[in-house]
Amino acid sequence: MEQLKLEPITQVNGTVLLPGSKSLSNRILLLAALSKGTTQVDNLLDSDDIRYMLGALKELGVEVTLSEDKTTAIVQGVDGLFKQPSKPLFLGNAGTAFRPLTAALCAIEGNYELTGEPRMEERPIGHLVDALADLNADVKCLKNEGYPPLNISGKKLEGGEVSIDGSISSQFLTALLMAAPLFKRDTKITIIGELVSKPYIDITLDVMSRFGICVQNNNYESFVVKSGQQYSSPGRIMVEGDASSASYFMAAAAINGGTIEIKGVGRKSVQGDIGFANVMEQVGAQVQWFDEKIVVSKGDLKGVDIDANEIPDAAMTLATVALFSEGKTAIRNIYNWRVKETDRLYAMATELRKVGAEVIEGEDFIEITPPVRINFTDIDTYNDHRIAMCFSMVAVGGHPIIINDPKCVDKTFPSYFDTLASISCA
Ligand SMILES: O=C(O)C1=C[C@@H](OP(=O)(O)O)[C@@H](O)[C@H](O)C1
Ligand SMILES: C=C(OP(=O)(O)O)C(=O)O
Repeated sequence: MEQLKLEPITQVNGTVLLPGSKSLSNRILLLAALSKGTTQVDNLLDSDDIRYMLGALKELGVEVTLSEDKTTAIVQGVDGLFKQPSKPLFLGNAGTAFRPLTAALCAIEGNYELTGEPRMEERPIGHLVDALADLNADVKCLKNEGYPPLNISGKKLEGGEVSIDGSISSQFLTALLMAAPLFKRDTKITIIGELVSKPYIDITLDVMSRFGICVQNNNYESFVVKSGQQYSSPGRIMVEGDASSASYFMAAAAINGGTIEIKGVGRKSVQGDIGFANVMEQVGAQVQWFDEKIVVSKGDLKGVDIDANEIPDAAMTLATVALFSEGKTAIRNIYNWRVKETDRLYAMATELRKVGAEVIEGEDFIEITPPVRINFTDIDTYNDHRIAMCFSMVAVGGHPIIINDPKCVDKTFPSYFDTLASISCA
């Protein structure tokens, strides 16, 4: 197994240009493909999750031309008509590819098989499959009920009234919303249970509106998509920087700046994870907000107690900021950490204990008390990019650490360790 030893970092300083957002990149690629017309996508993320979406679209007959550095894409929209693929669509462990494609393909003539990595087969999709079945879609779980892989016989769907459980993943609602303009009639989607990860729905609605679709949002309790609307290309669209990726640099600056200027997201961002900057302020960092950048400097850090339901990805970064904060840090209302790239509550608790922290792992929360002395150890990353990036904070805090399987960062941020090195003083 490959390992990366990170040496203690004395201080972080400088400027980071963020790669494009994963959530925006995959939504935009799918909607550009479904649209009438050609779309130029700028600042596309080049990472595993996006490659899986691009690979699937290619197999579905969508022509996409990428620039040499793969950050500009020209997508020829097929106006809702895909080609019959010759093989299963392999979508890795990319939730933002798997869930939206599932719903869209149910509504487009053809026979499709959607597969993924072993972990994808453990990540639930039953709430989405149930809602699609209620809409009369023909979708079957091929191994275990409620889990990928799936077989779909796509056909024109009527639409109408449907309910969906929103308590495990917002990606199911995102998938239904993005498919709804393909249905024949008006569609009303009612949410059952507490909707998690709400700000991701704002991203979905924002991107849909850029592609000409208006959705009525009734206080996140129900959504109406009127028929007669068609996806149409905005011509050119820019992917803003990834706010979840920004969290590592905000945290690094908070722990051991200097000052870091993070370019690509700011107060105008559509991504909820930008809220991590508020959390860093609460922890004690100094934060300056601009429209399209954030500047963060070191402060005296103290533990906080937060409800992180709206920022599940960025909140992981707080778990390692906790190592350098005075007192206890509590991160609550994060049950769905358990169904992501790995069981993140278990993984975080286990690895934080290895560096010496005292940890309470609850069903849907984690409490972290920092150690007096940080242990030198290796960190297992569970094929989870965010565990690898989060634990680089140990080096930022001035302690050596070994990251096992560092290439797992390729899921969303292949150049992460180089970018960190570029702002680090040894
Ligand atoms: O819609 C999206 O782009 C995402 C939604 C979130 O998932 P859940 O809604 O499953 O929490 C987030 O964790 C994931 O990384 C991206
Ligand atoms: C949960 C994540 O990914 P996915 O889009 O596969 O759900 C993530 O990137 O943290």
